[in-house]
Amino acid sequence: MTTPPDIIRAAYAELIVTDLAAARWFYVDVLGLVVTAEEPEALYLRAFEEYTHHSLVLRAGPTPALARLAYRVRGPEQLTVAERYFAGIGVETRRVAAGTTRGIGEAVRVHDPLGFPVEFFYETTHTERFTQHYHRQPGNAISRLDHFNVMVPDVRAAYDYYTGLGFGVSETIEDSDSLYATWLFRKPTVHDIAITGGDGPRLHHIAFASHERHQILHTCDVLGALRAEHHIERGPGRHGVSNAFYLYLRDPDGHRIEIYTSDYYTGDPDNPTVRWDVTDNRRRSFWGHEVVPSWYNEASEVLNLDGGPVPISSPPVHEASAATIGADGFGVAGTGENRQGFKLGHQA
Ligand SMILES: O=S(=O)(O)c1ccc(O)c(O)c1
Ligand SMILES: [Fe+2]
Repeated sequence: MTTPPDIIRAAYAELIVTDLAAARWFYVDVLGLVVTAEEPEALYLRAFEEYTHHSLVLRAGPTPALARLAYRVRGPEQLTVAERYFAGIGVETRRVAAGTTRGIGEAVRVHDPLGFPVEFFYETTHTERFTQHYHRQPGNAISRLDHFNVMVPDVRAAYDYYTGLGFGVSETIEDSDSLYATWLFRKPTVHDIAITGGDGPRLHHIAFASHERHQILHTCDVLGALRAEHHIERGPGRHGVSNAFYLYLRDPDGHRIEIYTSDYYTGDPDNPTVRWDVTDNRRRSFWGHEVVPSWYNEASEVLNLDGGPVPISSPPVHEASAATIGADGFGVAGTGENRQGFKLGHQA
């Protein structure tokens, strides 16, 4: 196998939204993201600390979906490395010209082994960084894109694929015979990509980081004040995995967005992997809060490189896991005719 591309970090995502005006209200008016560029059918958004052209593209389309996850690589020479690597593992690989996505230079797009549309790029139009433009920043200011979370039927296969790309493993949820979830990084934080077990390939969420917990709490107050509290799905709370303070929102199309702060540094070569037992109820919510079932079973469909839908498959339901890990995504409480939906954190 050839050398993988030198990936720096998760850099942007492109989401298909069915109502661009409603999406603009959510991501710009409510969440405060900065509009770098606006077209009749697309919005290019960034967070306050970012100087690359965008970290989120919203594109009008008939069905909500993930059009692309994009990683930035360390230099233009990495595009050829990426091309060779992905052609070598036998997945569809395309080089696209600069400007195929506004603000992004020449890039390599692949339909990765997990079924996701992924782009690798280096060149990007620089924009003004608003880190200290406090006069522009709302009380719930978002600093930067932090990570992607994808839902796949085979967590171990995703683990092997991403470690093969040189990602470090910061945390896992496991027991003696299964890996239920894992968090992997290239930048020196807890993750650029997280893997959730379930029907997939689907996008579980895109996460942005804020500097302070109070900024996340302010988003909750803003949504309450706007009678838009139904956009809050899970949290605010403290994760066990990553130690981050979190809030999960659903945008007008149902795409899940996480706002996240206070994870930790992982940049030393001997950074130890934190392994959570799947029966530890603090793993997902450190305070033991129940995880709402929608968080485990709802996610966004993904598109292939031609914009068509990617078929979804389900993970095997291990009867043994059905008894112990219903709250972790693909088991269910009870077995056979006694299936009772997802076991929540407080259930034995
Ligand atoms: O809910 S988990 O503690 O597993 C978790 C940890 C970090 C994340 O970014 C996340 O989305 C979910
Ligand atoms: Fe997350």
